[in-house]
Amino acid sequence: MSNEELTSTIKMARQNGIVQPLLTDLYQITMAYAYWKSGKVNDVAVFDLFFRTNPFQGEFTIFAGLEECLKFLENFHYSDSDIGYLKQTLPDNIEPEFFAYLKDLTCKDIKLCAIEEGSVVFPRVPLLRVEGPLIIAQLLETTLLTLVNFASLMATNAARYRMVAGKTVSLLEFGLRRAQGPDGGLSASKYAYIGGFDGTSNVLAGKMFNIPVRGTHAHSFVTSFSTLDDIHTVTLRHSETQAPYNLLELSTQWRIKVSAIVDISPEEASDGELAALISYAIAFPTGFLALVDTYDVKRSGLLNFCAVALALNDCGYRAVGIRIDSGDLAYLSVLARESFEQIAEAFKLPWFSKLTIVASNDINEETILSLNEQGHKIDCFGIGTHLVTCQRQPALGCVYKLVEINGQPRIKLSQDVGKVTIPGHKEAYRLFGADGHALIDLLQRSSEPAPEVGQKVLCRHPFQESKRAYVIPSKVERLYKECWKDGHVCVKPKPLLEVRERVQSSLRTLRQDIKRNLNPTPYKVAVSDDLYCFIHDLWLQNAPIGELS
Ligand SMILES: Nc1ncnc2c1ncn2[C@@H]1O[C@H](COP(=O)(O)OP(=O)(O)OP(=O)(O)O)[C@@H](O)[C@H]1O
Ligand SMILES: O=P(O)(O)OC[C@H]1O[C@H](OP(=O)(O)OP(=O)(O)O)[C@H](O)[C@@H]1O
Ligand SMILES: O=C(O)c1cccnc1
Ligand SMILES: [Mg+2]
Repeated sequence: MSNEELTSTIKMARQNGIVQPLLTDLYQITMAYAYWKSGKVNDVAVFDLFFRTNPFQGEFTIFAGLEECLKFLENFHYSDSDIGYLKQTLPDNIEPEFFAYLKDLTCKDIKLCAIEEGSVVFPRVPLLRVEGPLIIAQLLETTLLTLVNFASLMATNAARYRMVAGKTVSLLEFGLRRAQGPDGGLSASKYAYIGGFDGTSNVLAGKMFNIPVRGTHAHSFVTSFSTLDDIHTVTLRHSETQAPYNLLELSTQWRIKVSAIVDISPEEASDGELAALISYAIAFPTGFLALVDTYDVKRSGLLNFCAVALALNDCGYRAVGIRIDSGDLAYLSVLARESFEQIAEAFKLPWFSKLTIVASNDINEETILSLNEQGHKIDCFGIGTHLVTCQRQPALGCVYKLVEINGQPRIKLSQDVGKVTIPGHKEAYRLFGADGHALIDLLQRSSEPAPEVGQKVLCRHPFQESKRAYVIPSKVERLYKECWKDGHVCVKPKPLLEVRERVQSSLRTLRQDIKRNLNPTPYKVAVSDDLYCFIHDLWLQNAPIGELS
């Protein structure tokens, strides 16, 4: 397929309605006017979007949000009402021709190159390189940052939860009620899925992004029943014969039999809870997953659940499992698994030992690590607050810096060496070792030839002269792909599932010590010798010489 054919067939999904040109900081628009007024309309700029430190005291970040950036470029256009609002809001001296200029602005002259969404990325390596008319490229800053920062932070957070939970445990995102508002909640669900969660409780996210929606029920469903008389209907038809069964009678009989096996008195168990679970099972006989901690997991919830699950089995249905939302989750999950195993053995129902145990309640990375050490029996974590609010680190610090104007490099100096920008139009390469692991990311000037497999390359720390190494790569990956050019998206948008798979395959290229939770090893980011000299020459040219007196 030719490039034109490809671009004409690329259809982006609908854009989030609040992402629009006025979703920006006022200073972008005031600068646009000042650039315009000072004759910079034809100036051409290069901006890099990058972060300086990995989040969560980790040594890697997952890049996400690119597809939304492309939708933003595609739809960039000031409406009449936007222009009307700006006329009212900006000072009276703004010349009317500027508004006419804004009205016609689009991103057709912008070129955007980016690292593939879902890749592991590192400090200082630009995630996006934006080239084109200075004024337009400047106007994109805040919106691109807001689209990349939270998306990447969330995807990274989710990927970290996936790493500590392991591959076999399922992870559900339950955070909408605690998220930073409706849009924060939707983005959190989307990027948690990309980062490695299996599903969300957020129904709109399920509909919009095709993410599996999952859920159990709340304590209110249990507490709304207080006695067995609260059950409205007790009849359930057998899944195959369609014969009617009285689930209440069956469950009360089973509760007595189960209590003998797990050594808990049936009198201690709550009848209101039993009524709730029977009612829930009648409503969802094929998806019976019950919350068991409303009163007491050991003395009431487990017993009631097992009774109803066995009654359901009489009707030809297999229960799904339980959710525990308070107390010692390791201890209670072990207790629940033991009870399931005893019942499986006693009633010759092997599947009963495999019932799903979901745990929730303020879970974070540390809790999961601690539960792992304790030997829990949890199959699924439902995680809300800590995941979606990124409580451990609530922001990723991506910045957007001018690195070249009209072919001339620009550098931003700082007392803090880590904040000095790397000037010029650059390419980025990932160099891999013989064992398939990523060794180093290398930034070069775009005019330099790409590193080659088997050829020795000198990789230098961008600011510390003595830190350098020769690398002979076994594989070289060019990190930037052209994603937007001549007014068109030029990469095919990937289904979320593919981006989610990309996260895992990209993480597999990282050595374990870079990914570990405690004191991980930093991944190396280097510059070529040529770029090193270029940075330092420009630094000297721009740093004023002080005078001591
Ligand atoms: N075995 C465990 N090891 C480490 N942390 C745990 C373990 N079990 C539970 N936790 C965590 O400990 C915290 C317990 O929360 P909290 O003190 O509010 O108790 P609770 O069980 O929710 O009490 P309540 O019954 O009042 O709801 C939660 O963050 C939970 O994820
Ligand atoms: O704890 P999180 O990680 O945020 O996960 C979501 C929480 O939301 C639900 O109840 P909610 O917290 O609203 O009420 P509860 O604490 O009384 O169960 C659920 O039972 C979890 O506890
Ligand atoms: O479905 C659940 O169990 C759920 C959903 C949201 C928040 N807490 C729990
Ligand atoms: Mg809670």
